[in-house]
Amino acid sequence: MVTGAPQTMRERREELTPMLAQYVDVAERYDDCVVLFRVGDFYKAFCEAADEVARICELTRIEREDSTGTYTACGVPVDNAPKYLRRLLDADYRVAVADQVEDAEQASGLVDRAVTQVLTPGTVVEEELLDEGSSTYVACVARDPGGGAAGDGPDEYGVAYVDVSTGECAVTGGDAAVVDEELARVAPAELLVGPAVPGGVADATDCMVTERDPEEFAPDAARDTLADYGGADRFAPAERVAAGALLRYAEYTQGDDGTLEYVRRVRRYDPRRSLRLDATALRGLELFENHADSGRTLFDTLDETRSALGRRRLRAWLRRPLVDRERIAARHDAVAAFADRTLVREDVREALASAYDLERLVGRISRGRATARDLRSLHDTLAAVPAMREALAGVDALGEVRAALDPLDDLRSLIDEAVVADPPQELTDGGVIRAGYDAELDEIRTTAREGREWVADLEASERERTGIDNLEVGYNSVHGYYIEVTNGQLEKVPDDYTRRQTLKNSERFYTPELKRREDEILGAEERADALEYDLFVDLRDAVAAESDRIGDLADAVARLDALAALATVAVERDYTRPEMGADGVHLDRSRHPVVEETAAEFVPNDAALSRGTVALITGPNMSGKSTYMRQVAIAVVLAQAGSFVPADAARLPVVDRVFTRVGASDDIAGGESTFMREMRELTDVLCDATPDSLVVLDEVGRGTATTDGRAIARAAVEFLHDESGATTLFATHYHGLTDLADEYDRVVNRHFAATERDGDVTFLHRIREGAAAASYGVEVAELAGVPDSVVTRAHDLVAADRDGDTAGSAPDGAQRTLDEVATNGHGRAPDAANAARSATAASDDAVADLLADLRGYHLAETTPLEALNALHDLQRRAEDAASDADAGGERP
Ligand SMILES: Nc1ncnc2c1ncn2[C@@H]1O[C@H](COP(=O)(O)OP(=O)(O)OP(=O)(O)O)[C@@H](O)[C@H]1O
Repeated sequence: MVTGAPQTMRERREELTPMLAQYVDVAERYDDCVVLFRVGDFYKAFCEAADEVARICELTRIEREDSTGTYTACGVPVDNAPKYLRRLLDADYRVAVADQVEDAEQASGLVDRAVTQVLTPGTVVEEELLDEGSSTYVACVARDPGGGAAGDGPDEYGVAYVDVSTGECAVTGGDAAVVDEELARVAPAELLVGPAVPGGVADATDCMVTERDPEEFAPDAARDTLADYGGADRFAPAERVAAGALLRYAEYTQGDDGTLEYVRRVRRYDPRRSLRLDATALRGLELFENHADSGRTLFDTLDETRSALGRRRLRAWLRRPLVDRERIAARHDAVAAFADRTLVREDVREALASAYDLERLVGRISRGRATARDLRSLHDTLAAVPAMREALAGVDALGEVRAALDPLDDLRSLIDEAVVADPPQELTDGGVIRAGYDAELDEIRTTAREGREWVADLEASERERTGIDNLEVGYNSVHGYYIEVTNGQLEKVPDDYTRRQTLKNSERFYTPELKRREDEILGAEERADALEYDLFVDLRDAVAAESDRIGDLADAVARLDALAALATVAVERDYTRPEMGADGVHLDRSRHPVVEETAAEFVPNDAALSRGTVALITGPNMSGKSTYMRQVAIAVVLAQAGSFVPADAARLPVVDRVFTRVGASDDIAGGESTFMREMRELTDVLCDATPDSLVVLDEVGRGTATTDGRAIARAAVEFLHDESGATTLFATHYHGLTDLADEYDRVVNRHFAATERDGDVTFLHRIREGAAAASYGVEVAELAGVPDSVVTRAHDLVAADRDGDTAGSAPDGAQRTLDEVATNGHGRAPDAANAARSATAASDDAVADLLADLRGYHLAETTPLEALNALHDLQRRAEDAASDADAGGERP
């Protein structure tokens, strides 16, 4: 077994050396972990675990032999541990780190060891293992313990998540769709799934799933756990179980005496109080991930923050845009205030650049892991706060955040008085606490200093007393202080000298007084180090007691940074403040914020969609349909997140949800066919969109046969118009759909045009009224380098297929225009080409008729004679069709 205690050792338990027995003890208690056991400068793994650690970390194994047998061992160097821990976590292992918890030199016999932390992908707290600009969450999904097995009620599930490094913890409840959405938004690194949660409910995430004992999901156990975190009464049953089991697990990852005191409270939230974005929307709009290899995301484009706090906050704002108009307006006011004041913005951003990650500092301080350097970082951050406040003075719209920027002067001066400006990394070697902070420490230090001064003077006084003019006083860590006399001078050595060490050319001595002074100095230094450590721990506890106030300050700094970043983007990239609460989406010269960064020349486009409009967007491949639809949806998301939008003017609604089915989600089909996936996403849209929603659909139905796809697309448009009432952008290559605009008053046609000359297509990327004339799919294939013969054949087939695609649906002439482009544009003789195409079309139709009739025969009810007649008839029609095609003739 790679995790837990090795079988061979368990079998020989009684015979093992005390140290290995201790290892087996630990490994049995943490049996779902790879145990790394501190021995000297290494964290060791043994037996099968050693093989695995060696493989993953690319370390060598050794055979370790003792009286009980030979065991494989592998050591992870303590100094470099984070690098190797990362590899183990990436391989989806949990790692229990058993450290020496007493000084090896002081230990009588076996050194005491305890698990000081359990590292898992979702609960790591080591700075080196965390991404500073994003949160690392472990989440938990649990089911209402009292709920029926079949139910999927509104409060059926609870979803909780915690960031163990900062103590941020929240819980919500809802149906399976809420679970999906929340998991997509939270994007946990690890997930606990409670009993009776059906497979598939937690599909929105592909993170590591951790099994826990079902008893930890029992209502009573959850209630007990939550008693330490502000109680359980506020929560629905499923929420309680999710939060309780989650915190229990988080406690477990803190090791043998782990606490999570700094999880100040479990926040309960309502997902409906933010703009709902499901996994498909987050992906489709490329908010945080981009499917192109080197692609930038929307978040990358907006991220002008200066601190890790601000970066995480901006991410959170984008993940959960607002729906409350007042709060949206307050953010816009604040962004506007910053945007209008260049100097204020620059001063604030400069001060923010020296802000350390307060949230994670508080976490470390509260967990008792903070070093003296951490406290100095806290001090330096607090010292930057007055500059932020000063810069914001008099700016009304930023008054609220300014008021929350409490510089915590008491804490800052406490730290400053206690800790030296540039403390060492280690806490146990002294040099941390400032002179003047503690009288006892000062006294001990004085004793040590006086002793050292006495020793420093000794050389001169002893030379004088003994007449040995090359006598030297020195110190080494093994023998302590000594007086060194060269061999030639030994006869002058006085009686009170005792020999300490003999060297080649000299002897070393000490005197009773030197020995006394040495004991005094060393004793004082040791006591000073111990006292410094105690003083530091007291100081750290005192700071930890203020973690609420530091947390509030962290919140204010995070907001400030996110607002300043949005303002910076707005100014530098010419975004405009949206007017909110409009009846529909109205954008003048809007741009796609990410594409405009990379496109050589981005063509801005307008959008004018009154509430409930379904805009059918047609146009050639590559003409900019997806980009346009995304940019409209992104403008809505940005505005509700509090940002300005990339447009010359914007009047936008406050929407409840943004639904997308755009482009690149096919590759994430995970076990389902692309078409099945597409239909599931369409189902979500059709079932859940409301008149307050914005829907963006790209080529619905393309994943199946044309006839079915076209029918599904048409039915979906009709449903969105009649039933959902959502404002919709619907891109399609089924030109026949565009006649819907004649039938339905809120369906409008828009198209992207292209110009075509001598076979070269130029995309204008400009949206226009009305429906498109052509798809230019074959021309795009040609541009992409598809071989000439295939392109020519494709042109022929397009033409042949014309009637099939448009029959009964498109009196719009779209395909006729395409025919013209296909033939005239390529300079072929129109008559011959048309004849060839219609011949193929004719024979195809005849064959289709033949097949239809063939399928229609009921053989069980047919006599042999009837069958023979039918066969004769079919054969005759087949011959007719063949001769028509050969002659390039007319359809019969
Ligand atoms: N307004 C614009 N200005 C400049 N370039 C643009 C604009 N819109 C799109 N583009 C560029 O054109 C390319 C094609 O855009 P997009 O994917 O939106 O086309 P599409 O019509 O959806 O194509 P398809 O129908 O093949 O999916 C993109 O790579 C993009 O960079």
